[in-house]
Amino acid sequence: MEKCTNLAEMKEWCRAIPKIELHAHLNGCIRDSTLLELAKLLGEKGVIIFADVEHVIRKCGRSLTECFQLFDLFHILATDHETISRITKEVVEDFAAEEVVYLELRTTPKNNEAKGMTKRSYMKAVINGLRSVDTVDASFINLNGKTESFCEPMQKSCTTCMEKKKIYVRLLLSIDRRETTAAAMETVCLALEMREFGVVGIDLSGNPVVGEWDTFLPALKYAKEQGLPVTLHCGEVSNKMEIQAMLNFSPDRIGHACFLDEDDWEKARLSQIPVEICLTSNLRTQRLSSIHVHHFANLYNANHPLVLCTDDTGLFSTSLSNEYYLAAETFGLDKKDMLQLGANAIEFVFADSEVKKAIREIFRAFERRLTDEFPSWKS
Ligand SMILES: CNc1ncnc2c1ncn2[C@@H]1O[C@H](COP(=O)(O)O)[C@@H](O)[C@H]1O
Ligand SMILES: [Zn+2]
Repeated sequence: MEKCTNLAEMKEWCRAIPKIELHAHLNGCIRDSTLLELAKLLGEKGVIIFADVEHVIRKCGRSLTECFQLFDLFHILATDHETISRITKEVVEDFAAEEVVYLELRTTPKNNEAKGMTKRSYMKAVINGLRSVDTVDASFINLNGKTESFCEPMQKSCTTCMEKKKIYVRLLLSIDRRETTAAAMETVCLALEMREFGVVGIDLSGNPVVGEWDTFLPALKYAKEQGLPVTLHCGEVSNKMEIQAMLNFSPDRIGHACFLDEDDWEKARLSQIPVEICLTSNLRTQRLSSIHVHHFANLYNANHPLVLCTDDTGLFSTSLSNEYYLAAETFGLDKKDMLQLGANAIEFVFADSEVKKAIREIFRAFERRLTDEFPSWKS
């Protein structure tokens, strides 16, 4: 009985503490309700057969291959600019609702001639989505290159902004592993161009069994030369040569890292590369036999830099609070550990030092409030 209470308390704690999300794919985080609504509309227009799609969207537990088939479907459902703006707005609001105070949202800019879409216009639609967020107070950088800041918190007269949840949002542009060197380079150039609009880095993602490292290397090198941080999906499947090449590249962060051998870990340890841990994603895509053998435990015990992330909240029906709870419950971490784990992630964000300072203050304010209300909460 006591354990139940403790678990319920821990669940509530994981929801309530401020959190940082560094690995979330826009199209993997679409709400199921939005996907079904979009599918219904396309069904009515005869573009798809709704009954077939409904079954795919509602399915639980997918293999990695099925996930990538589903992404192709998501991209059919969410192709026009308006839909991209809508899902961006919803995803930001969903993260803010569960106390995510800094979100690095990644997405793959897409060309789609039939929809009159270029990578640049796709990104403009994402920015428009950020601009349209109104149920929470989102801070990003707007199209004029000015920082879109929160309402002045001391403005006591403005009660709505005092009550709204606040979230910093920054963007990573993803290179899809199906892309050519030229397409990858186009994405890096776009990211550099859009730095003033909140783009803070580059990600390499997509089906891990597709594409060759050498194809993306020139673009990733260029990003690095230009001072644009890079995070790589690394070792999501077993591929020794690629994992070694990726670690030799010295990325600023890596995601997943499920199939690193001891010598790879040694290298990652030496360079202290932060690891984006996606527990549910790894479990659902059968990257490991059980959560109890997840490399989180070893990394955590060795004090290796790591951050808990969701990967795809929609696809895997999860949330960042849920990922925190899963880690706490599985690896026996307490409230203080979880808050500290969240705060550690501040050092791995790609945003500038001003933003880091602001997030540090959010964590400090949370601790101060707690200490005032429950002086013994840490013991
Ligand atoms: C499950 N693990 C994963 N491994 C690798 N890539 C993944 C992924 N989950 C998502 N993506 C990448 O993100 C895209 C969807 O968001 P965007 O269209 O970019 O917003 C997918 O098409 C894939 O390229
Ligand atoms: Zn991912």
